[in-house]
Amino acid sequence: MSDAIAVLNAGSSSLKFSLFLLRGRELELESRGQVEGLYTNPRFTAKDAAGQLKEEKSWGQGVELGHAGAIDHLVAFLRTSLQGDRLVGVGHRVVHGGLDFSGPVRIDGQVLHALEQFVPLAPLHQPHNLSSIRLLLERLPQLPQVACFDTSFHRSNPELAQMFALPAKLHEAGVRRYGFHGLSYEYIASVLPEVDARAASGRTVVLHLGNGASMCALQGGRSMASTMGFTAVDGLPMGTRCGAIDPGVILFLMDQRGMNARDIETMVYKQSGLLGVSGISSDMRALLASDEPRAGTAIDLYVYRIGRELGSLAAALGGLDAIVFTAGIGENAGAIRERVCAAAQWLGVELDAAANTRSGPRISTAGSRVSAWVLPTNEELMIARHARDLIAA
Ligand SMILES: Nc1ncnc2c1ncn2[C@@H]1O[C@H](COP(=O)(O)OP(=O)(O)O)[C@@H](O)[C@H]1O
Ligand SMILES: CC(=O)OP(=O)(O)O
Ligand SMILES: [Mg+2]
Repeated sequence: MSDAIAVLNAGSSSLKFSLFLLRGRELELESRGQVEGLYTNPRFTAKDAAGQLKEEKSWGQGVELGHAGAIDHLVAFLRTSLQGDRLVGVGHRVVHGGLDFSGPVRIDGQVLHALEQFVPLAPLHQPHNLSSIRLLLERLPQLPQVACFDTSFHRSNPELAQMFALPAKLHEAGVRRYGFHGLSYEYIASVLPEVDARAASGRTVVLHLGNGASMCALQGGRSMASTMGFTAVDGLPMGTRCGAIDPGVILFLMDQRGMNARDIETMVYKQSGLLGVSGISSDMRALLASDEPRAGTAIDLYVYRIGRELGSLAAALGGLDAIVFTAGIGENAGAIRERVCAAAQWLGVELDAAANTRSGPRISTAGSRVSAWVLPTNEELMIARHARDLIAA
């Protein structure tokens, strides 16, 4: 019988999990997996530490299983997986931690209440992050739970990188650029020293391209700037989110189209991005497989905007030593990486096409001034490390 830590990571299109056994301070992976395509084509897969498939299930194209259906399935799976092991804690990804949560915390009723105020700032994530916490608090009140935030890693951003040019009082009130995907960037920063010492100590832009997508400028492994802002709708176009738009568009929609805040929220979070532009799908796999011109336009815009943001983040760093691709699209879509690297040639990125086809890890040529990498992210391991440390304390 071993002590175990479970990790839940609710993304916008997926619910990921990992189960670790504690061997002293070491975290030994027992199983990991996800229910992906929650609102498009739900599919559950669980693998053991060696990557062997343990269990899978598909619900079918067009089925909306949603986060609630996924959590029920996962709780049942974890219960059988645990068998004789003792669950000593659960770590959760919580997308928004606002100004106050600059690091992981043990969750109690008060913390949960404080985190509820951020639900309107992360409507695709925060409600789902908190509902699994609430469920466990009700069913297993003695079980330690730890919240780890997407925003915390970016609290190191210089003041200017956090500011909007709005009246100063709003900044003091917390209306500022927070940035997200911080657990993913923190994980990548933690492995960079073993992969590329120059990238680890120098200027690296990490491209987290999943259903949600953002980019982060790292200087010596610390976050200096990112593309997301006050909310996770800012920055790059994503599966269903529009990314950065002129705030004048919002005023136009309210004044001239009679839309209210909820209508606009639905539009910018759920009907835009790859889905909105293509009219076909939010899933990059479907767009890459399609020969519809609108699928091509959505991909063109996606790549164009990544290229522009890369220039912007390189400017924030005063130069560029490395780029790293990660998350669902970044790890799996070689065609997108190829196009992004072509757009980044002027910055000194020279792609090794064969290495890119093999998914790296290094995908730049030996002579490339800027190195390019594909590194699988592991938000769950990052969360497990934080949860272990807080539970031990
Ligand atoms: N083989 C692949 N080729 C292209 N895109 C892929 C592939 N596998 C996954 N993806 C993309 O990755 C996205 C999911 O990324 P992920 O990081 O798991 O999302 P999230 O955590 O935001 O829910 C999917 O929407 C899909 O478009
Ligand atoms: C913050 C965010 O967009 O997360 P995800 O990519 O997991 O949806
Ligand atoms: Mg994600």
